[in-house]
Amino acid sequence: MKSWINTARLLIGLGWEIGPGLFLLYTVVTMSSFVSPLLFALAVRPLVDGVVSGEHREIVAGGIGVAIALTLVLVAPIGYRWATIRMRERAGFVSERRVLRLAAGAPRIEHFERPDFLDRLQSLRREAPELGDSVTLPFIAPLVVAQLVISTVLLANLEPVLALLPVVGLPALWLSRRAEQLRRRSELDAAPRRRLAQQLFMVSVAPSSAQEIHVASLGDELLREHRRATDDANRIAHAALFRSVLIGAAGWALFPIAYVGALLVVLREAAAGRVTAGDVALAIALAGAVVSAANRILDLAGSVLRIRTAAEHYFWLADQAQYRPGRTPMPDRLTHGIELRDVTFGYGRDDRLALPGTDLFLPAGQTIAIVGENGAGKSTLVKILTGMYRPRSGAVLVDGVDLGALDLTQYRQKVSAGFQDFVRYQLTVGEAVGVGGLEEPPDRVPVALGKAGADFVDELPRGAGTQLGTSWADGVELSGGQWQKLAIARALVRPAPLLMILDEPSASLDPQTEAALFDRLAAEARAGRADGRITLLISHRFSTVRSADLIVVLENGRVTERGTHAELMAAGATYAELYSLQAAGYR
Ligand SMILES: Nc1ncnc2c1ncn2[C@@H]1O[C@H](COP(=O)(O)OP(=O)(O)OP(=O)(O)O)[C@@H](O)[C@H]1O
Repeated sequence: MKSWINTARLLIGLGWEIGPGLFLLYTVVTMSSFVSPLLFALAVRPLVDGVVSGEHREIVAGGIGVAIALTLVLVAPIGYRWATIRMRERAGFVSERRVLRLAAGAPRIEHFERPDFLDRLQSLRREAPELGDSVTLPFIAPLVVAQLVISTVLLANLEPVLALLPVVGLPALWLSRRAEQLRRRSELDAAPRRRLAQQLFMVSVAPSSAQEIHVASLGDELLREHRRATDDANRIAHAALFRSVLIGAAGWALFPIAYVGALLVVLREAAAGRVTAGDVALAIALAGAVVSAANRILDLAGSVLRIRTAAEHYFWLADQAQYRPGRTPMPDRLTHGIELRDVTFGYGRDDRLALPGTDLFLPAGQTIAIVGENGAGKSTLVKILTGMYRPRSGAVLVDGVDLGALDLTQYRQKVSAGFQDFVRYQLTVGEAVGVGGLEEPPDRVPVALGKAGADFVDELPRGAGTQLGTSWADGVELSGGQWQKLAIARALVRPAPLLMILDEPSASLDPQTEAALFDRLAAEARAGRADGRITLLISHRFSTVRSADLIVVLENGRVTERGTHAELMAAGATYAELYSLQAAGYR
């Protein structure tokens, strides 16, 4: 029962978000189209009896009722069509926004690693428009049931056996439920193939992959894979659809038989003189109303089951993405530092551990560099430090407080990060830099651009107001290094972060540009030292990391060396070996 109430609340909430006025209008026109058959049936009896007996008052009352019912029958569909079109337009956006909130609004991202989450997300994206279409369901469903009950009671009044008429709906209802279960199972079965097709599509149309695809002539192969995936998905869906239509149709076949039977019963009564002509008209109209209400209930039952499926996906996703925020406020400054204590972590249900019990202390006020081979666990460490993932065991302590107990939103506002896999926001330059600035003062964008060494912005047609991205008519495309400088500026725009993370942010920059950038970042780190700001740098370039206060070497997720450049060189272990190798490469 609770889940039905939650589903009704979800639908009404969606309707309200679409727009209260439109929602109310849509509800009224939909309801009026549903009540008109009953109204017609009730008005037709006095009209017919009045005509037979020549009673004017009955003719007028019945005539007015029939006129209203017919007006509703004629006018309601016009309003219904108009309101439906407007609703669909807006409902699409609103449902999409809800899905987006689930996908992007969650404070952690660990659920994105799980195929079951992605499959449900995909299914919900497909079902979301239907959610929007069904916002009136919580009002319509009880109305139709009431119509069925009233019509049945009136029919039973005329002839008790007619009360059995709605019973034909029961097997049909059961069959339609079976049909929906089939459809729903096929949705989830087809979801992985659909997901593959979508990924192939996204890769094929992304400008960033165009070069690789064309040079290697991968287009045909991708197309073939796409076709295979969509064919598979269609095969699964169509087989289920065919069976579910057959099952549904078997239920529908019962209705005409029942209707004809009801008419015969009434006509027999009329022939025996036990009912009036008005009663016959009423019975014919009521039987029509009962059959139409039962049909509609079947239809609605299908919709209700589909909506329940969509709502179930929605609530499941919301549950997965949910987290209980810690209550401890984030301190304004760090005095001790951030510590990873025996942290273990692996992705998804993977048994391999990217962090197999890692201990690491990042002292407050220092610049720390992490080096290590590909796959050593550096980026994973960053994801744990930013609270994107929870450790399987162990703890992250921020000035001694477990990160899980801290208010994660406040914590994130004190974290600033630049990544190797940065986002290329197709906004104006100023917007693309200011997007993470927490309503930064306007002068922070040019200052951040300056610190990131993004001098090229002055040369752009409209400076910081230039639109980025080739999908816009006046959009400008940047080089990989230029995009990266904007991403670095974005990391620098946030005022006074306590943890500044730079995860290979300069991979697309040449060594000189990178060295100049790190001189500026070091100055920035010194400026934040009084607040205990930690600057964490991940880089494969040893020339860059050597000036850090502390260098940490990570191997297979474990810290194997730590110290200053001089200390690690003197130790003559992995760091010294790799540094010497790289230095020799530059000579
Ligand atoms: N999203 C993911 N899903 C599953 N496994 C992952 C994921 N990301 C990383 N891994 C695995 O975790 C391990 C550590 O990867 P991580 O990206 O942290 O290494 P890294 O040191 O940052 O490497 P690189 O220098 O190449 O960026 C690797 O074995 C990798 O295969």
